[in-house]
Amino acid sequence: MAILVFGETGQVARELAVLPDTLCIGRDAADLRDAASCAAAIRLHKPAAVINAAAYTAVDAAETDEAQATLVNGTAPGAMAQACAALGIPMVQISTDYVFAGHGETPWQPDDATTPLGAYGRSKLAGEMAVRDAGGAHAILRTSWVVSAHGANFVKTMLRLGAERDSLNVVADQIGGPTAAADIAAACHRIALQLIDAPDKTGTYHFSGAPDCSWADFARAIFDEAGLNCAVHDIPSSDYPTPAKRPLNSRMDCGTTHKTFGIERPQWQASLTQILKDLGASK
Ligand SMILES: NC(=O)C1=CN([C@@H]2O[C@H](COP(=O)(O)OP(=O)(O)OC[C@H]3O[C@@H](n4cnc5c(N)ncnc54)[C@H](OP(=O)(O)O)[C@@H]3O)[C@@H](O)[C@H]2O)C=CC1
Ligand SMILES: Cc1cn([C@H]2C[C@H](O)[C@@H](COP(=O)(O)OP(=O)(O)O[C@H]3O[C@@H](C)C(=O)[C@@H](O)[C@H]3O)O2)c(=O)[nH]c1=O
Ligand SMILES: [Mg+2]
Repeated sequence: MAILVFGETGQVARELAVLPDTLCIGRDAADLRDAASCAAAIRLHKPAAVINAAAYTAVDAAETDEAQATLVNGTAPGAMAQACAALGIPMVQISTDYVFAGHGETPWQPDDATTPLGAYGRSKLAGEMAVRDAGGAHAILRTSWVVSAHGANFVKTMLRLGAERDSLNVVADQIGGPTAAADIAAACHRIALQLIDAPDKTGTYHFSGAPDCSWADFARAIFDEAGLNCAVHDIPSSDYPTPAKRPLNSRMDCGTTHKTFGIERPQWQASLTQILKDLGASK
């Protein structure tokens, strides 16, 4: 029996598609703006587990489109979780560091208070609560700063800008863990398989690449690895105004993910090397 994956074109979904026994479905089969169609897809396929890798991920656009973001990130995962609970199968819901307010410097624990700063974070938090409320076996896996060779992400933006410019201003006061989509897909897959046999592992977990760094540090690593001559100037977030406010402290303690599932924090440098190789952008 297969693991049903919501998402086909996304960064994480594309990496799940190459893992064993996954069936990925896109918006033509289940549109997350239509929660009932998501529940129906689960009842149709009767999978062994569900991984939801689809989401409204445009952080700034969500500020003026919160109703849609909430339908996709909140209501749809809730309907999926209810369908899973009714069938007695586990669900893995991917969530985000943006559920945290981001004060202080201490890594967030999974049970720390959540206080999103923006609409995207609020919509993802609504999804977390709806999945928990459905009452079935589940893992909510919060990750951060997702990058891959596919789709839109910070690595691809830096490669583009770094080839065009001699220097770039990048925020240095937001600290978190860059995480490769391939590493997230592997973690979700392992967690889904473990939940099938051990539904008591249900809970909320963290998974991000190590070590924590700033976006500016990450940009420097990308330019170094790609052999691009582009100087990175550290700037505060206040010098890079955006519609949505981002958390400054996105550090997440991933200890319970290791203890419960045997999954360690991946080293982002190694994953970055692989991504640049896949893109043909290594120096
Ligand atoms: N990107 C990041 O930096 C981070 C992401 N996350 C979380 O990780 C998960 C995976 O993110 P990522 O792979 O980066 O996402 P992407 O932005 O790469 O892809 C989003 C996916 O969701 C699909 N989708 C969006 N709206 C709908 C809809 N209405 N109906 C059906 N499908 C829809 C998209 O399909 P289509 O192509 O048809 O639009 C696409 O497949 C998400 O839960 C996200 O919140 C967590 C932390 C950081
Ligand atoms: C392009 C650019 C960005 N930045 C900053 C803006 C921002 O604070 C940071 C990263 O930019 P992004 O557009 O990738 O940020 P963003 O889209 O907010 O990334 C987030 O996406 C959602 C989906 C998540 O869940 C989060 O974990 C996080 O990955 O870099 C600069 O400082 N200089 C630049 O030239
Ligand atoms: Mg983005």
